[in-house]
Amino acid sequence: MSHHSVHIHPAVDDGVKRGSDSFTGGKLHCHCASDQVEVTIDAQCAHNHVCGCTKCWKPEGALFSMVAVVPRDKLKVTAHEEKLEVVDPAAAIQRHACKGCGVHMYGRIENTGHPFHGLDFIHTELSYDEGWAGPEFAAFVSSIIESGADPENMGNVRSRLQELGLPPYDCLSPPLMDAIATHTAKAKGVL
Ligand SMILES: N[C@@H](CCC(=O)N[C@@H](CS)C(=O)NCC(=O)O)C(=O)O
Ligand SMILES: [Zn+2]
Ligand SMILES: [Zn+2]
Repeated sequence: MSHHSVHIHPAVDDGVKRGSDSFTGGKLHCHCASDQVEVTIDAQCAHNHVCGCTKCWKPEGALFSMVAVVPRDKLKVTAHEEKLEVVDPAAAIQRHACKGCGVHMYGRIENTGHPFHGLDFIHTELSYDEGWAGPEFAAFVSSIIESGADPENMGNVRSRLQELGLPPYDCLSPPLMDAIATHTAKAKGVL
């Protein structure tokens, strides 16, 4: 298989789109035909990336999820909140999914000691609004194997990610790993 037949995610397979510097937010909608859950976000997103882990919501046929963060006080559920349920209450990220279509509308960290507390995780592909900052790297790449991806094809996947300008990492990107370690060091009092 050549790396051109590797489907990373529909939002990046034809090239990664850059966002707009003047963009200030928009709405997300679930995939239900009626009574859609609507989330309104009053901010541009940050740290957009593709994630290969088994826990992030992926569209049909995609190897990766696409996920970004926004400040939690900038995110409101503005329609059909009654359709949301938390996928895994034990997870650090509480992913609020639509009971009708299964799409994850946002993920929230309730643990105030977590390095990313205060940030909500969102999938900007659920928005019709244009201008969301585009993905910058690929996280948890090896984890796609846990969803059934062929381990023999990982070279093709990583070279396709490189070609798209999404450097592949098997955890988060070095700046985010540094931010997490700095948070932990401060919490322990060694920094
Ligand atoms: N190999 C694991 C990795 C899961 C994982 O650690 N995911 C990262 C990226 S989203 C995380 O921060 N998870 C926290 C959570 O799911 O609450 C899998 O694929 O399930
Ligand atoms: Zn739905
Ligand atoms: Zn993930």
